[in-house]
Amino acid sequence: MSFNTFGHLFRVTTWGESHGPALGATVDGCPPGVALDAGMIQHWLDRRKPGQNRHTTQRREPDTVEILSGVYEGRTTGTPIQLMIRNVDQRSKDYGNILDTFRPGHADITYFQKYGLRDPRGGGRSSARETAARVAAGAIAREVLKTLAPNVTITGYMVQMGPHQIDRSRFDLAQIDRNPFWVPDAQAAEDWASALDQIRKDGNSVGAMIEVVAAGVPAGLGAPIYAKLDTELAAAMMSINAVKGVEIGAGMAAASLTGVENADEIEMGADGPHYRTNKAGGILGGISTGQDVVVRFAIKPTSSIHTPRASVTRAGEATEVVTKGRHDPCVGIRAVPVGEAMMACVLLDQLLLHRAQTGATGPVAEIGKNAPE
Ligand SMILES: C=C(O[C@@H]1CC(C(=O)O)=C[C@@H](OP(=O)(O)O)[C@H]1O)C(=O)O
Repeated sequence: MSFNTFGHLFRVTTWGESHGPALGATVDGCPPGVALDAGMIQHWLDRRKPGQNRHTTQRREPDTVEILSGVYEGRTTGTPIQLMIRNVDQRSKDYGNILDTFRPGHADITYFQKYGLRDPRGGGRSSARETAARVAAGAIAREVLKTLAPNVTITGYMVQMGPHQIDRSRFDLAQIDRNPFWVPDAQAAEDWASALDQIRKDGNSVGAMIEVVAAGVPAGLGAPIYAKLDTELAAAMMSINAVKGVEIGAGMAAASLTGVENADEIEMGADGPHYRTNKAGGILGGISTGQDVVVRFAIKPTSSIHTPRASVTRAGEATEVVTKGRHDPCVGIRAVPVGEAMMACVLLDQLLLHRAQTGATGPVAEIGKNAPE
């Protein structure tokens, strides 16, 4: 059990608090010889960083990453890679009024119950700011994946903000980089902008659903029963602060399908088996099928809101909490690059495990080619 570490062979430890001097990730087990520089990591951090438009927190953090170890002359050396991001725009006085009380819906109360003390500034370790470290680690995973599984592409987007869902008949991936919501539906982007403006003006917040799709994943990643690829992905996504639900493929909706509807029929294509549908989300028996791996996760509404909520003090007296400061009216928006990063870390870790166990980086038995009798 490691409290701040995830992964088996590609192991990521994140550290740091929202208002401390810095935060970062220690990446251990990264294969040697992979081209890496700070710019490659910065590219992904720039997609997550706060303050980029009116729909996110106005805290201004450049999220500039420094590589302190594990890279020599532009290549990974196989030793731990230490990544550091300095915090530069902390405003800890905003948190003066929650020193002695707890925001409803927030980790404030459980951190205090468990440890007897907490760093309340910016939520400390429970802050969404911790996700910067994950994105930095995910950027390294992506560079390694380019060398070991070059066909893998990972794409995340929002499919729901509060009650507003995208219209899949308008689904257009080209829209993702054209709106602040990473939403593949131009009409939804417009509608959501005004809805979120109203939520913010009301001193309120909303939740979100993010979908992350990994294409080009070879068949064979993952393992049965206790080491299912589904389990690993669910744990990775659930570990993101504010995530309250994860599903793979048809997910919760599978409960209402019949066996006929759920069976992803198989036919032979020129390059191997093709599936007519993807209810399985690219995973059967805990092992990737070669189809798109599809994960969705639900992010709760930001608990730091400007509307008074009933709470208690440490002494147990009734009080009311109004959160001050700069907050995301929908923290789910910035979770899109985070979900992508977690997908990259899990897929690389699973690829390394598959290689360690079987010696292969792809399927051992190829249907229609070398499948053993
Ligand atoms: C800074 C980031 O997000 C922060 C996440 C956060 C929270 O409570 O989760 C609260 C806010 O921090 P602060 O109160 O210090 O302004 C956000 O700005 C970030 O993600 O980089």
